[in-house]
Amino acid sequence: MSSSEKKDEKKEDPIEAAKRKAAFRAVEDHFRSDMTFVGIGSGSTIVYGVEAIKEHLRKNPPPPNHMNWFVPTGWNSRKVIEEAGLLPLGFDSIPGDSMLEVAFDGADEVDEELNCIKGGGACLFQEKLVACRSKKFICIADYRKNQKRLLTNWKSIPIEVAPIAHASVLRELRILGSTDPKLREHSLAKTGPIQTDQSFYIIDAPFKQLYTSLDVKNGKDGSGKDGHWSVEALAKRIKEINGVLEVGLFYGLNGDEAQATGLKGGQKPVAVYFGLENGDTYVRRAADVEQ
Ligand SMILES: O=C[C@H](O)[C@H](O)[C@H](O)COP(=O)(O)O
Repeated sequence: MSSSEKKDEKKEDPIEAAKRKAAFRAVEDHFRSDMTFVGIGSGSTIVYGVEAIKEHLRKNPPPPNHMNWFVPTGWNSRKVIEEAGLLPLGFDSIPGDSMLEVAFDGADEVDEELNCIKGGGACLFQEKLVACRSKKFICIADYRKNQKRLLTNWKSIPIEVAPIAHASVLRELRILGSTDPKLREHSLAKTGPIQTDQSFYIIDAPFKQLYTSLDVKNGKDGSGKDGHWSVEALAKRIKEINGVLEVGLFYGLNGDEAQATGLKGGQKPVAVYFGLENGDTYVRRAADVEQ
């Protein structure tokens, strides 16, 4: 089979087609050629986001002497930026108080309040840095990721931990009610724990389905008693464990809400673009979420 046939076969895959459709619509709605700093997430979906940005810049070149800088969320995302011929800028090189105008990224699962699980590809720490440094964080996903509550289809929370602390973090997670948390290991060629871009480890911690803040408002407990947690309560509790660098739950304020309260960025997306099985796109915006 020739490489172009292989490409065509990939295009026909409904999941890949859904990711691509969502990515192109998200970029059309939120990217402009005159933006200076743009965040680029990690994973298989964001590759289509970068393709869409490249296409947009081809059709709408930036103003004369204007540079578009793309801030990666790890090694892999930097490679995707470079391979597209775009200019990467390390997170620690963003000047002064400058904010990114927008950041695009994928997600492993999204609930009805736009809380997300991220880190399936081990990149959650830098992804959260970039999301919180962005005026708008936009998520792109396919229909499998769209769920009422987190931990429905995606079964565990990725947590980045210091290698020396991994055993004690595993113990604490069991105390919090995680059923069989595991250190993520290489699957085939190499044995041992995988290492993140920070040379840390990833623990995948399964919990019962997580309540949203609306569930809590409607009387669900969510404090972890009897093992039922809300997204916010569990994220905060895990972050308190010694040795945890970051937890792959993106929750709380989004960029618009954060700026309205005088803060700069938030970790929750302002909109999530889901590519659907029928070729359409469904957009869930923060403004549509029931309070
Ligand atoms: O660590 C990886 C990131 O959080 C990804 O954005 C997430 O896992 C979604 O990846 P994909 O687009 O491959 O489903």
